[in-house]
Amino acid sequence: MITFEEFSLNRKILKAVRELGFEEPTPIQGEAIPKVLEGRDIIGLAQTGTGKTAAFGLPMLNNLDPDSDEIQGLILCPTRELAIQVAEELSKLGKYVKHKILPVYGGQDIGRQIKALKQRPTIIVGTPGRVIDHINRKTLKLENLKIAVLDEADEMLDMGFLEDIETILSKTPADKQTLLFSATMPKPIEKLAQKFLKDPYRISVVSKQTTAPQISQYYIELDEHQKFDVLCRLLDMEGTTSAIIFGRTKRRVDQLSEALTKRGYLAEGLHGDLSQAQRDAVMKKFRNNQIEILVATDVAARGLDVTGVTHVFNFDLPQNSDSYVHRIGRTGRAGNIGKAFTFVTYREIAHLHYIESMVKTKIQKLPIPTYAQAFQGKQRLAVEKLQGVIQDGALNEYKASARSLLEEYDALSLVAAAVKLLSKETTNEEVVLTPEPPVFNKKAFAIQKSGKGKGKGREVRERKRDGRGKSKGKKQR
Ligand SMILES: Nc1ncnc2c1ncn2[C@@H]1O[C@H](COP(=O)(O)OP(=O)(O)OP(=O)(O)O)[C@@H](O)[C@H]1O
Ligand SMILES: [Mg+2]
Repeated sequence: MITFEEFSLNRKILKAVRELGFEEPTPIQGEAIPKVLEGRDIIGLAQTGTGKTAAFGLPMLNNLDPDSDEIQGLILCPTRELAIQVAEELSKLGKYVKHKILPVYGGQDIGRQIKALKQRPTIIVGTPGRVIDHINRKTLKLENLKIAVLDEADEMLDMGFLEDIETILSKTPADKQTLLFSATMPKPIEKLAQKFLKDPYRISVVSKQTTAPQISQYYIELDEHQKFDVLCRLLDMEGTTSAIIFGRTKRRVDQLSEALTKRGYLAEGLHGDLSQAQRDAVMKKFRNNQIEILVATDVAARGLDVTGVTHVFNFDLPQNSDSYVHRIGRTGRAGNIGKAFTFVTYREIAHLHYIESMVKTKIQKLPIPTYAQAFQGKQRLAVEKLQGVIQDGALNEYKASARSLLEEYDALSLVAAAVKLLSKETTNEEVVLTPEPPVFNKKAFAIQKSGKGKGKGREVRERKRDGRGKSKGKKQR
């Protein structure tokens, strides 16, 4: 087993790593850190939640000069939330080194960013659009860049950021080091790599299955109009306190978060039409456990690392297998276990099996939970709560009340009342959800029928046909 101490990382960085409680490097860290420290270009592929951020972050913090007046490191991320998170993770890892790390993303006041850029940050974490904006304004100069990282490189391509990335990298020195990381590397990534990387060292610690192994995966076949009730039943049965629910469209996300709120769940939505202040507020509440459910479009599918997320629900089936891998990867992170439930309407079954074959993982079929099962599930959770309280003891102060209640009522009624009180209450408020059309994919259907369907190339072609994976027309989430 390797340890962090075996890498030639400086003391200050090792101290922060220890304080963060990282006991040993993850496999991608074990392979990537020495190579990045050596100065190699890297293509790093590893499952969701396995510490890719530190895999590039630690050697970057180590090799770049914190006393420089220039931007030395640039990390590009597909979404604003991810840029903020990566900047925070690097700040924690670099707590004892003096790097100035600045997130730069769209939706944030540009004047404030310009001011912050004047403070001479050494590492920038940004979304491509806003970085270009600053390059054009000449408020961000990359002439002395030493390391460029493309986090979630495939997603940035898929979102139509290829030209932006090309523009940005054309402003950087040719002899810089370039690192490319993701949990999925579809074919078009090769072209990008050939263009921008020099003799890259390839690391793939992904086993046969692309999904993280600690996630139990289930699917439920149902009618579109059954989805909401089934979701509520599952939430109750599972006693979910931190979950992400993915919906296909912004309208879906709005309606679903509103519907869940009406039924008594602490839920809020996240998508690209909200203001940045709203997006920040929602993420903050979710990270602080002030809301129990984050309802989101694919804007939250990539990279987001929120501790304690136990469940992911695909309320709508994802468009492709890579989206599936990343969405469910919001749980089961850093060695924790997680559960993922995917709703599939009858016309989408072929697509689900196609995804299953692409990710090389068995997704287990579950029957629709009945109302009675949900009711029992809620009660079971209430009973577990009661048992926990009894185990914790310290009940003496309550025993006088208990005695006087027992004089008036029988024990059975009293305990039943306690269970009822502790069972999650949900209302039956009327909710409105506009139905989404099924994901129908001719290619997936045809492949499924012919019994073929192995290999990633197929899906890539199919995505192009869908008009995705092109460089023009940025994806809206
Ligand atoms: N060596 C380690 N030991 C324990 N925890 C770690 C270690 N390295 C990273 N972590 C923690 O694991 C979590 C996941 O890390 P990270 O977000 O970098 O994963 P990722 O591989 O980038 O996932 P994704 O593909 O979803 O972006 C973070 O909370 C991080 O702090
Ligand atoms: Mg990541």
